[in-house]
Amino acid sequence: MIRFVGVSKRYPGGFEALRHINLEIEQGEMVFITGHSGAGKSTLLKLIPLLERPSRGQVLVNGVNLARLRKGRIPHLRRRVGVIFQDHQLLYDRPVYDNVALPLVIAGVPHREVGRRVRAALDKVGLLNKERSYPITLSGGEQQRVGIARAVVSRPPILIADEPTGNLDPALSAEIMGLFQEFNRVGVTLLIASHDLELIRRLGQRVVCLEHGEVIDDWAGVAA
Ligand SMILES: Nc1ncnc2c1ncn2[C@@H]1O[C@H](COP(=O)(O)OP(=O)(O)OP(=O)(O)O)[C@@H](O)[C@H]1O
Repeated sequence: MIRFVGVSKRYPGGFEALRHINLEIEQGEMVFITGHSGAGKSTLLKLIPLLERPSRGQVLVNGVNLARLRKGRIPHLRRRVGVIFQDHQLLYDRPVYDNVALPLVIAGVPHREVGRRVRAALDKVGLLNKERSYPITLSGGEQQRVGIARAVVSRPPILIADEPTGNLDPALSAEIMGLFQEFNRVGVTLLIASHDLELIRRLGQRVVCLEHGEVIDDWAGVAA
C-alpha cells in the first residue's frame, strides 16, 4: 500500500534527513517508526501526504508514484491520508465541531453530510458531548482526540501520527493507542512515529527504527 524505494531527502541547506530508505507497508498494517531525535521520523511521514518531497527515490501509495501525481490530485491524496500531530494544531477560536468539520468543508461536502460525519467521528473518539466546547477548555488528551476525529472524519484508509502521545501521561497515551488499534481493526493502515519504546513494546506491532536517516532495524510485530 505504501512503498519507499531508495528514498533520500536532503533539505535546503544540504542536511540529509533520510538516506536510501526502502520500506514496504501492507494495507492494514500498524507500524511504529522510532529512533533518536532528528533521526528522520517526521520527514518520513511527511512524504506520504506530500507535505515534503523526496530528493531521490520514489514513494508509492496504492501503486501511484507520488512524483507523478498531478497537482490537482494532491487534495484527493490528502483526504486519503489522515494526519495527526503531537501539538494537535487545532483552531482555538473555533468549537470542536468546526475543527473536526474543517477537512469536509474544504472538500465541499454538503452541509447535512458534514454534520453526520462529524458526529460519527466525535462518537468514535468519545467526544460527542463536547462538540460545542472550545479546545482550550479541554484536557490534553481530549484535545488530542479532537485532532484524531479531524484526521478520521474523511474516513481515510491511511493514518499517520507524529508523536501523538508526546505530551500525554502513560494512561492517556495508552488510551490514544487503544483508539488507533480500533481504527486498525477495521482495516485502517497506521504509521505512528513515537519515542515511547515501552508503550510500543507492549503493543507488539511492527517497529521500524531509524538512525541518522537510515533504517537500522525492522522488527515484525508479535502480538495479535
Ligand atoms: N524543513 C527543514 N529544513 C531543514 N532541515 C530540516 C527540516 N525539517 C527537518 N530538518 C532536519 O532533518 C532532520 C530530521 O528531522 P525530523 O523532524 O524528520 O526528525 P525526527 O526523527 O522526527 O525528530 P524528532 O523526534 O526530534 O521530532 C533533523 O536534523 C532536522 O533538523
